[in-house]
Amino acid sequence: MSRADHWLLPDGMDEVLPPRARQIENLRRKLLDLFHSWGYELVLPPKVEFLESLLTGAGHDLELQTFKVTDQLSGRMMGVSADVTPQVARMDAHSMQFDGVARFCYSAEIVRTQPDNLLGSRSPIQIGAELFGDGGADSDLEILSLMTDSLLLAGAENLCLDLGHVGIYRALIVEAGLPDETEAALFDILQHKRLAELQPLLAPWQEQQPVQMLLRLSGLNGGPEVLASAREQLQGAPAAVTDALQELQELVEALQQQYPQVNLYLDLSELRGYHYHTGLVFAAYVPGLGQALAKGGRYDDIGRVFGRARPATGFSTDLKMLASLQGNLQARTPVAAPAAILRDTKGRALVTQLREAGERVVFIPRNSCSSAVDGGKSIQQLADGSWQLMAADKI
Ligand SMILES: N[C@@H](Cc1c[nH]c[nH+]1)C(=O)O
Repeated sequence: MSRADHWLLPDGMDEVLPPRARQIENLRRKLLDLFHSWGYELVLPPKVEFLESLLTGAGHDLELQTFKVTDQLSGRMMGVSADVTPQVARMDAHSMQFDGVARFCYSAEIVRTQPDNLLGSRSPIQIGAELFGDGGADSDLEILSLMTDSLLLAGAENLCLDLGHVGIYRALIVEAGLPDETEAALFDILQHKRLAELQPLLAPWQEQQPVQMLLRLSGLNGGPEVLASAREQLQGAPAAVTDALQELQELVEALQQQYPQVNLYLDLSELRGYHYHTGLVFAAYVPGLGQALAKGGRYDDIGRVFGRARPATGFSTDLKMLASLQGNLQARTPVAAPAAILRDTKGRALVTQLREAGERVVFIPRNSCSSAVDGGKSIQQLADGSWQLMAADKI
């Protein structure tokens, strides 16, 4: 074993050092306070669960992303959480059993077998909010607004929201009645945007109207004007498609009014995420980041397997990535105090008073070579035994 083997961390499993760790923690507190002020209740999901409860209803992608271990106690397979959203859905459906609208938020370290994309981490801190019990556009707008406020609070600039609607694709797929393998291949192609493969795959069915519409979907992306061309190009589609386009139109208008500084982009072939999304899907981007800053969408009925099908919508983001958008934290330079001050009642009182006023006071051990923190103030003991706070230039 070489020396490096002792300190090498697995790819994408990163440790966070000062001052970044503090910055992340500050942001976590701010965001959880924001969620609280919107009425979202904090939940703490377990890090590890039995695979069945972790993955039920969540789809194949999430299963691939999940680290698996055997439980020594029960002999059953457990998975380490790779996405908190289905865990919160289980809490809503099974543990809380609350009727009416329920709002939950969380911040939890998760791990993934593979990063989401080339630049992604395998150990993000997922922070987010989920709303259960309402299937309407009002709740989608609430979640989109909360996400946007969160990102703006974190300092995101030149934000772009990318909106899609899985309901359009799903309705056309039902109508088209393609064989299962073709349907799976189509989902994969659209999800990974390998659009050149689309035409050859669907060629045998291209006379059918729903298949023609599926082919047109990949071209329906761009600014909000895309919705008008979609209405034209998808004329005669099932009602679910028209409803989805109408919801998108309403959301676009509401967002334009609320956030004139945010760019909106529509992509009607967007099939984000882990297969559990059923309606509106969205992601937020900032220039230069190369990956989505936050993601979310509607995922109705995921709780059915836990005994209660409920409408659901939510978003999540990676706290580490979000904090990396901020400049370096300017930490307050600590005040240096001789460690002997801890043995003196008046001295201790002074330290407490300073800390309560927001100062950071560090003790300098007797034999330490440094007597002050660079550029900071210090506490010194005068000849009469009293303690005094000295400005940096007096040291
Ligand atoms: N958990 C989803 C995003 C989401 C939250 N709520 C609904 N969708 C993801 O990581 O892609």
